[in-house]
Amino acid sequence: MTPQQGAQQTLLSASELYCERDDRVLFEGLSLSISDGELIQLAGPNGAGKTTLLRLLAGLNRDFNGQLLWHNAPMTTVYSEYAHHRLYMGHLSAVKKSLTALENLRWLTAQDKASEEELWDALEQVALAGYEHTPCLQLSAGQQRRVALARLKVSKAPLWILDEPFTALDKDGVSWLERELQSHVSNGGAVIITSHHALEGIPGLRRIELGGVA
Ligand SMILES: Nc1ncnc2c1ncn2[C@@H]1O[C@H](COP(=O)(O)OP(=O)(O)OP(=O)(O)O)[C@@H](O)[C@H]1O
Repeated sequence: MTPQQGAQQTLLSASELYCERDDRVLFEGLSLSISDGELIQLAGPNGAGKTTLLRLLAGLNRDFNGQLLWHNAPMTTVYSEYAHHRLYMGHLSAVKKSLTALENLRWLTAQDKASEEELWDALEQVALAGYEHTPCLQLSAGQQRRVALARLKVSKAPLWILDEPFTALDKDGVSWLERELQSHVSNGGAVIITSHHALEGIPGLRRIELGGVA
């Protein structure tokens, strides 16, 4: 994954999205596109529809109207390819508490076919060296978040779709994740993120505000 010299390439585009839940319109006429080297931050109050939109963009929820294209092809026709090229992390850490940190990371990155060395290295980079064989139920909330975030060091997906990834992280964890986001877009990746955290200073950052209660 190297940045294109000159022209950017549109990875994902959405046009005229309409979505309602419980008879309430969350968004309508919503269009956006993201290219390599860009980071989109979805903002808005609680209940505005940020998680809902992320799940639509990740192809995990088809209960909407509008069009999603991955590399200019309808997402439904290229979904299996898309699923290998986007990394989705929900707002819960999604680690299995009975499994160790290493087992969780192995499971979360199964499609990346990472070596054991890469997995150990990723855990070290999120400051979990020495916790590889610790069951996640014995880790703090922030450490469990770090296990989930270690995926970012292993994945080769160009598009990251991240729902509140800063949750439970301490100051060092926040700085680490900011650097990872910056590094990913600088290396030609793209990120769509929901976060109440300020993300100033990342090149290619755009903010999209969702409306809130109608
Ligand atoms: N599965 C569902 N069934 C019915 N309504 C839902 C469902 N999921 C979400 N909603 C409704 O959709 C609205 C948007 O929820 P969503 O989680 O997308 O908001 P959000 O902007 O991510 O909020 P927050 O900042 O609190 O995480 C909420 O009002 C919620 O009640």
